[in-house]
Amino acid sequence: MENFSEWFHEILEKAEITDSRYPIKGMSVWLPYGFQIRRACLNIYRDLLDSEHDEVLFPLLIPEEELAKEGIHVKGFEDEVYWVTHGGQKELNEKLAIRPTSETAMYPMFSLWVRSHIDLPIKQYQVVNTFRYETKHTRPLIRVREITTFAEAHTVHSSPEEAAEQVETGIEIYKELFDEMGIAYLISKRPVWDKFPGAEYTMAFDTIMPDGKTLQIGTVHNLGQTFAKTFEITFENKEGNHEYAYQTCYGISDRVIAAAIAAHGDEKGLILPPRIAPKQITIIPIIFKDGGEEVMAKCLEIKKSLESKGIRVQMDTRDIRPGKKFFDWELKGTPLRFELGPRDLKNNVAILGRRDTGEKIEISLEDDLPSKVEDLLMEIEENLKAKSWKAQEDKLITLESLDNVGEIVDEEKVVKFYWCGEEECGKEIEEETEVDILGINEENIKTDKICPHCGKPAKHVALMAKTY
Ligand SMILES: Nc1ncnc2c1ncn2[C@@H]1O[C@H](COS(=O)(=O)NC(=O)[C@@H](N)CS)[C@@H](O)[C@H]1O
Ligand SMILES: [Mg+2]
Ligand SMILES: [Zn+2]
Repeated sequence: MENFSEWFHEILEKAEITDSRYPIKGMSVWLPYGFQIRRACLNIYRDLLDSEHDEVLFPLLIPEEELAKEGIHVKGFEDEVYWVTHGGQKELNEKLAIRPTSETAMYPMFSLWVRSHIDLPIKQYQVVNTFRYETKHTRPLIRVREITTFAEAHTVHSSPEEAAEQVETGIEIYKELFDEMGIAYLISKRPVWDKFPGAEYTMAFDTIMPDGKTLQIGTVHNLGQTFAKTFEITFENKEGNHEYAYQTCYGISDRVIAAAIAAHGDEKGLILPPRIAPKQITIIPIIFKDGGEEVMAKCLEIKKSLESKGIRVQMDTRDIRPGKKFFDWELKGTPLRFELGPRDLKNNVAILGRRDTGEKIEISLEDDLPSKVEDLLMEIEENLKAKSWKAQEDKLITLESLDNVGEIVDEEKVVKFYWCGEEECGKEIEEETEVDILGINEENIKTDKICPHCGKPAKHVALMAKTY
């Protein structure tokens, strides 16, 4: 784990998550095992969104004139958009953008759909691939050119209060998502110079990766009326007047899977939180020459009893040494392992092994195994989450002065400091320290402290870190 980047690339290959040998930079193949993890993550996401959003699907291609309508937005993406210029042999008379995100695909349609306040609110999401011609160093799952798992939600409201409330809902949804994946996070309001192009403000979730660099794993944007004015999304309000609508959007990507892999992995490989593990327990029959049939029969019986409780079970019956089986499933991060040999059967016991602590627990075959397994899976989920939050706490340091913030972040720390919040001051701080201000973590606090850079009264607690 000394070299996180090396570990990360190796684990994607060895645990058969993705294959980045696809012949286009920044694009990889989801392999079967990785695809199952992705699917489990998306199941959690959809369950959270479906309670008050509708899932939809918009086209991939966006007419240039739509993309170009919102000046700030198109400026923010002009270096990242992929274009389609031909249909077969023919040159298209209008270039088509491949969506880098879907505001300019969706909002012309919202304009058609929204007439009156009774058409509001709209709360929709889609899980699609988006494309961004990233010029910085690409990394699988972390900074890709095809964002294969781009889950974007877009909402339309009849008041600024309701839009602001929806931003809070988006934040709560992401908290719940990251909690279920056991990922610790920091929430901050991005500085004005780093917000989403076209947004009024951006709330961001960052997680501290094992190398001390932060990764933005989710963002929630209050779009105000900017896009409504650009795309004519107006509604007749209760008083019969026409108003521009108020909007939000919030998105996550493949990065949440990268964060779960990074937060919980160790030298042996993946450690998957039970909710996203393709298989939650691996049954390993220890077979010698004799007594094999009884052991297999017992293991099958146990597999069925666990499956009947909805536990995702697999049995490794390959004709190889048990040690190799242990190695394989430790690498793939299966949370629990169940071993049963002929002697255990005779003594009516078995061994349960935890992947997160390495602990081996002897159990009686008379025990209620399904509920024992369910309890252990809960313990593992809580343990992984607690470890992730503890690791984050250990990496946070509050500084009164920014004189040596560069060295501190080089020691893989994330810095909290009291800040005035002024744009000019913030830009000077980033310029001089060459360290990014993630944003405001605690807004408008009571303090008599002064800003370490400009000496003005501090108003907020802000974060600084090296970032991906
Ligand atoms: N090149 C990339 N590779 C992987 N994930 C990315 C990449 N670019 C952005 N993301 C992720 O996608 C999330 C949403 O992207 S965004 O630009 O911040 N926001 C939007 O596009 C809004 N339309 C909300 S969906 C980011 O928070 C980040 O976690
Ligand atoms: Mg970007
Ligand atoms: Zn200042």
